[in-house]
Amino acid sequence: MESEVGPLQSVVLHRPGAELKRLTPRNNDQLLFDGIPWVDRAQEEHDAFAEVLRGRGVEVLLLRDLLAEALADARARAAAVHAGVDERRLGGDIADTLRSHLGSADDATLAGVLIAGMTFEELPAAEGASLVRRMHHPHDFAIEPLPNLLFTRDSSAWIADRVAIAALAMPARKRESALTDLIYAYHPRFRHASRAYGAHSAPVEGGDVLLLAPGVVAIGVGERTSPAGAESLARSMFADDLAHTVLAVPIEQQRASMHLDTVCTMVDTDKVVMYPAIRDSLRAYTLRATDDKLDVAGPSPFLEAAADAMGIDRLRVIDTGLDPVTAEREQWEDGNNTLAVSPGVVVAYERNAETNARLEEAGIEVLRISGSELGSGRGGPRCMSCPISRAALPR
Ligand SMILES: NC(=O)NCCC[C@H](N)C(=O)O
Repeated sequence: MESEVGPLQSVVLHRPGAELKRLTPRNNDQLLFDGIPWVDRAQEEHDAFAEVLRGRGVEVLLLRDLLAEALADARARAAAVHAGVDERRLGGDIADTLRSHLGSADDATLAGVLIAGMTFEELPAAEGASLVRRMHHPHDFAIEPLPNLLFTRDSSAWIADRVAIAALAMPARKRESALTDLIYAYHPRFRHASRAYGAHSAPVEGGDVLLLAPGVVAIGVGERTSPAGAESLARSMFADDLAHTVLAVPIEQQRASMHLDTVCTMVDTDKVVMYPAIRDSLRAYTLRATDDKLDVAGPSPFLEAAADAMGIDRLRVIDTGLDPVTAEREQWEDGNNTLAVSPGVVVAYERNAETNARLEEAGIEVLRISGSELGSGRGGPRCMSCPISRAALPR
């Protein structure tokens, strides 16, 4: 997969489930949600999203199914149980009991627990006294739930024919990459996929990785992806011949712009939709490999650096011309976080009426989905999708 906009063929989504029912007003901040979603409605919205994609001929793979299928391999099971059971938190006795309980669960049940987590009151019964059980509240998590698995974009990213497993920055999301890692290692469909980068390297999240054109990759550096993460992903892509130019793009370290794709996504081969407030200030360092050595230039204006690397005259920005308050509201609600299904055709949240209208005026087809509940996790259609294959663009 070498672009953001080539006709989308296959994508991994995660239909949200019981893990969202774990969210309470006491834990939602730590679990990176801005509210308490109505789960049934979130599932309906997600089903509609998947249907829009299927309607455009896209193969939709669901992460829960992939995980359960991968767990048929004993090595995947062992890795999943190892990642899920934190002995430092539970103590040796509970950890042993839990490991043997999970080890005997069927694949679908184990996948469910790994995603939805487990509270202390749900732990299997055990003989003997345990201070850990006595002192924890029954609703404390023995295994943390993964409500942000919904945002499949972030825990892995395909670059050309390779998959990069992300090293996620926030504690609430770290275990996600253990699950994607084992899916790609043990699921029959993926186990021969070559890797780019490694989950144990410096933080890089898929929402920061934009495939601007074949061989040209932009990496946002901000709240999630660190400078070291961007540099090591760049080095790994150069070494594997996956990119000739990488643009490292500083973005503000704040929740509203946690990833590059919250402020900018591609809607056509030479067009982006971008939060107007950053249009003139966004800059990029240009990284290239010269004689096997890293060459870093800039920073220079992002749009110029990108057009230069892409070999085009201009990277156009859809002129949303929104007043600053509307622009800020729609950026927060992921108006700039579109998922292209082909050049000039994108999926977007319907609520961002002004941004969508401007996209249409510019000739972009907008496939609207409802995201009133899905959006409470602060992610839009691009965040909720991990494309694994797109048709090549005509050269
Ligand atoms: N690419 C993205 O912007 N993904 C959205 C992730 C939202 C999630 N609640 C998070 O804070 O990580």
